[in-house]
Amino acid sequence: ISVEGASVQNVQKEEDGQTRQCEQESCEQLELQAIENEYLDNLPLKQLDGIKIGHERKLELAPGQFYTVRTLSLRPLLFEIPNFLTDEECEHIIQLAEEKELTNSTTLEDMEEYDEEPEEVDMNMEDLFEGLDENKDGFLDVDEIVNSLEVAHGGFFSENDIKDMYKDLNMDPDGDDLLNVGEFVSVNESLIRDWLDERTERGGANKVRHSKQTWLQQSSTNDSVLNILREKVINLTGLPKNVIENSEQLQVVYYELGGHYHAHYDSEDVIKHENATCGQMAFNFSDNDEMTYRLCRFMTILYYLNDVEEGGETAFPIADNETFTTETLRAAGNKLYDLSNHCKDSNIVVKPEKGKAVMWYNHIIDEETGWMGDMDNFTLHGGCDVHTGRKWIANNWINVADTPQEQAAFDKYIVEVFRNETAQKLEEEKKKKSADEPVSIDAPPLNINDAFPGKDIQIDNKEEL
Ligand SMILES: O=C(O)CCC(=O)C(=O)O
Ligand SMILES: [Fe+2]
Repeated sequence: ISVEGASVQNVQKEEDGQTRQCEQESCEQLELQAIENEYLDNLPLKQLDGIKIGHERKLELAPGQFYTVRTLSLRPLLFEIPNFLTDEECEHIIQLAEEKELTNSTTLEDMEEYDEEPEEVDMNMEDLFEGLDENKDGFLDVDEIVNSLEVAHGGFFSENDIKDMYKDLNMDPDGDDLLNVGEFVSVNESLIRDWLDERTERGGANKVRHSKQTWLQQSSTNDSVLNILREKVINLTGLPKNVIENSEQLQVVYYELGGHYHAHYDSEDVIKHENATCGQMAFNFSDNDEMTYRLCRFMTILYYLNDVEEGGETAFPIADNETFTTETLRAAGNKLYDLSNHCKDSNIVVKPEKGKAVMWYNHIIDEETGWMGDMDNFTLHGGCDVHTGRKWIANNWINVADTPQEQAAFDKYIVEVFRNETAQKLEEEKKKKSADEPVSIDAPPLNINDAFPGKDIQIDNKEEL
């Protein structure tokens, strides 16, 4: 690189092997084009073939190390890989997480609640009654109430919770567990809201997501366990290195007794979020406040980091459900999502086993473009209650942008801004260490997740599924 006045000259390698001088701007353009071409030349985006349920294949994911990949379902395309991590690797990841502060897990809805004051709606209770009375028999039964509360409230309520509420608020004086319109309109809506809030706060049992979590930087790290893990993920998925390296950090989650995560989707669908850019692109448009974002998680790879004595399964309520339609889903109501009470009703229930990985594709491949397409609605899943013991998992979400062009722009940006800076920091740390000076870290480590508007999502407009 030679600097001549203000114009920077670079040597750029051309496809035919020739080199030529280029102005900085056009060099950057060429560089971007090269990343884009790499994607375009390797379409469609790789997706492991499920073949059939129960199919097993052996893959060499590290030199001389073979792993069994077993197909659990075709819709979603879901696999399990026993012993993907060794016991020591699991323990190491837990230890890294414990060294950081674990905070209560959140969902996108929680975040939105922070941003917006709840709207004061002047609701006509009689209209509401009619809306909730699904079978139009003139009474609200407990099921109708359970269904209506949904997750919008940020909590899950069982039939017993509702009966408790009737008692506490004296909502059902005749005690028949049915509310007629007179009983319903006489209740103050804000009292109900407060009661539900209090119950949600009480122990977490009613929370959509009841766990603690932290994030571990996976790229540009000098942690050999995480580096080996990343290489295995590249080999397992067959996805471009950049896609894996520029994805979210590893999310480590800890569930105590009773901990769970009700059924949800890990990604968000472009159909329901028109004009929303993939969250990772927030980097590039960060000064545009008007931009709305959605999560674009092409894949989920989930690692079980310990054995759970009882409970804590990962459940997929509608996997491979041939009769699944919008109607059946609606008819199933809240029960489908409530994994505290309906875990075992799910079509697929995966037992947590130390070192095992489960992996699925949250999106299908678009046949026309060969790139990431619509979200696969069959990926609905969650973590069932831990009954005995504790549960540690790690979520490895693989992010893909909407188009190869956007992915390439993102890769380039990450490499320039984030990875380089982080690598530099690591280098400095190493130098300091070797000079036997105390290492001082004055800035927090760069966090690729800063690019994401919300870290987790939960059921989103399930009515529209
Ligand atoms: O804990 C589990 O088994 C599932 C966790 C999960 O789905 C998530 O964290 O997004
Ligand atoms: Fe999930």
